[in-house]
Amino acid sequence: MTDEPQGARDQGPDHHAIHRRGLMLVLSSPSGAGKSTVTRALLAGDDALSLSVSVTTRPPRPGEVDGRDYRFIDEHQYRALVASDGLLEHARVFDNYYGTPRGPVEAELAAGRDVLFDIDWQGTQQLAETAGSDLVRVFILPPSMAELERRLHTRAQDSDEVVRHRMARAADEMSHWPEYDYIVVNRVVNQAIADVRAILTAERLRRQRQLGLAGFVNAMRGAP
Ligand SMILES: Nc1ncnc2c1ncn2[C@@H]1O[C@H](COP(=O)(O)OP(=O)(O)OP(=O)(O)O)[C@@H](O)[C@H]1O
Ligand SMILES: Nc1nc2c(ncn2[C@@H]2O[C@H](COP(=O)(O)O)[C@@H](O)[C@H]2O)c(=O)[nH]1
Repeated sequence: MTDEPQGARDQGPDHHAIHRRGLMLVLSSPSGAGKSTVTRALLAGDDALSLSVSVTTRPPRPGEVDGRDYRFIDEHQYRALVASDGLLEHARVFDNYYGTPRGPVEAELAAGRDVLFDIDWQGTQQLAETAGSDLVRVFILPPSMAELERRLHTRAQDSDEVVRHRMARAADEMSHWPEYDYIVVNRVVNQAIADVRAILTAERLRRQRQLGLAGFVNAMRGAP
């Protein structure tokens, strides 16, 4: 046992430095508010951020690619993953099952890389039980319910029945916003992207500063 702060010690020339464990950035919203749009923009300009690719039993939408957007699996495979503790969190959302594969996320975080999750409030609650201060939760709200419905229709990837079902669930999902650390209203998409990017930058700096301080304290203790 040591009393060192979390993180691996650098064995190089500056051996008092402590590497930061990656943070977990969660984006949640009612369906159609813009999580995937914001996610794509954040990932495009940020090499230190990677996406947690979920598994789902939902059939692929036109244009979705297995392994990039989701890993598309059947219910039997999903149950096997749950039984083997292969998922960090999992939930039933809109009549389908979704989950976050454990292995890739743990590897990325241990390497000091940040991981982005596009998951619902149920999954976020489960991550919060174990992630502690690694977790940063952002809830994205649409400017209005009418605009949310318009976006679901103009995305043109779900049937009218699916859109109706998702709209019927939207108010209940939005009632979970107080469980999040930040709220972003996605009115103008570039502004929403800039807002989430600013949150990520601030949270990274905060962690870096804490570790800089911890490294400094180690050095002052006179470690050789
Ligand atoms: N600020 C915005 N203004 C207008 N349209 C937008 C805006 N943000 C996103 N959209 C559009 O709204 C639709 C839904 O966005 P997106 O697919 O990103 O939502 P989502 O929250 O990821 O949905 P789901 O939870 O169903 O995956 C898309 O067609 C997207 O281009
Ligand atoms: N708890 C989890 N929720 C997830 C996961 N992956 C996606 N989702 C959420 O499901 C809905 C619907 O997504 P869609 O792609 O079918 O439109 C949306 O709220 C996602 O955020 C997951 O691994 N766990």
